Amino acid sequence: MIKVTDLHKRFKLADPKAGAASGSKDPRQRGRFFYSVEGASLSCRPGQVLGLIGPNGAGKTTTLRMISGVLKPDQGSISINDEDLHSNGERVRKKIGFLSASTSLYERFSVEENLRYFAGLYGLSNCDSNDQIDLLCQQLQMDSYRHRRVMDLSSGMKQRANIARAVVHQPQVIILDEPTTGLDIMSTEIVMEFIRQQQQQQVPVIFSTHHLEEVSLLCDQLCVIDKGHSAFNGSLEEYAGDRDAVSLRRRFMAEHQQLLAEAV
Ligand SMILES: Nc1ncnc2c1ncn2[C@@H]1O[C@H](COP(=O)(O)OP(=O)(O)OP(=O)(O)O)[C@@H](O)[C@H]1O
Repeated sequence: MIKVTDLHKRFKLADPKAGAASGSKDPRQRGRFFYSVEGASLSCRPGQVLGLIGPNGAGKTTTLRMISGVLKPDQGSISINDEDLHSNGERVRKKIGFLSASTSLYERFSVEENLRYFAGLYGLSNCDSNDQIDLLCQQLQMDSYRHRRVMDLSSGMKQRANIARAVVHQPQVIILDEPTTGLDIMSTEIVMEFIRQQQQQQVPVIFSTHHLEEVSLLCDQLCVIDKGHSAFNGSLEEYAGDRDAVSLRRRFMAEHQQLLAEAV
């Protein structure tokens, strides 16, 4: 179970005048700080998949980085299976599998060598590593290229290997920041099927995306982040009356008309 309550995070701006001079209207820029997240809350239980959506710059990545323990919140609390992330630091962080845009692999190593290396860092025995790597190669359909060097792979193949790296230590919860960005239809389907398998294993999964079709096909729960706070938490049906992508898009667009107006 992932429980996140009222997260806040601000960043000190290198040049506070730059935003004002460019006519930036974001009310989150105040004085010398940018208040990136101001009140994000959500929860995700075993067997649930939660989709995190919101406009560009809303604060999704910042929120996910805090939940995964990469970034310390200024305020708020995060618990993983009833253990507070910040009072129990390293031990709780090991329960989390986190994929971000900066998750990377050693380019000169093969996929399997990378996974073995990261499994070792987490203290998995050789036997557990072998089993886990075999399982991940099968689930993410990487058997045909597990012995190839990462530098020779396509971006879709690399992304599947990045996901495997993020979960090689058998985490109790999984957090994926835009796992399907840039992937083709087949790779997207493989990643979506992987998420479904985690759900069946009762592993809570949170993932951010800009693709409402993925939310409609995969998620039970939805969190909409808007200008740094969670504007909606609940089921897809509560959000849009139905769980199909067209209904989700209609509600989302209705609530973000202003952004469209500003962009014109
Ligand atoms: N280190 C930082 N210093 C200053 N501002 C930051 C920093 N990190 C993030 N921000 C700002 O916080 C806001 C939220 O960023 P974040 O990356 O969390 O958004 P996002 O919802 O993931 O966006 P996208 O959908 O474009 O990936 C943005 O306006 C961003 O410029």
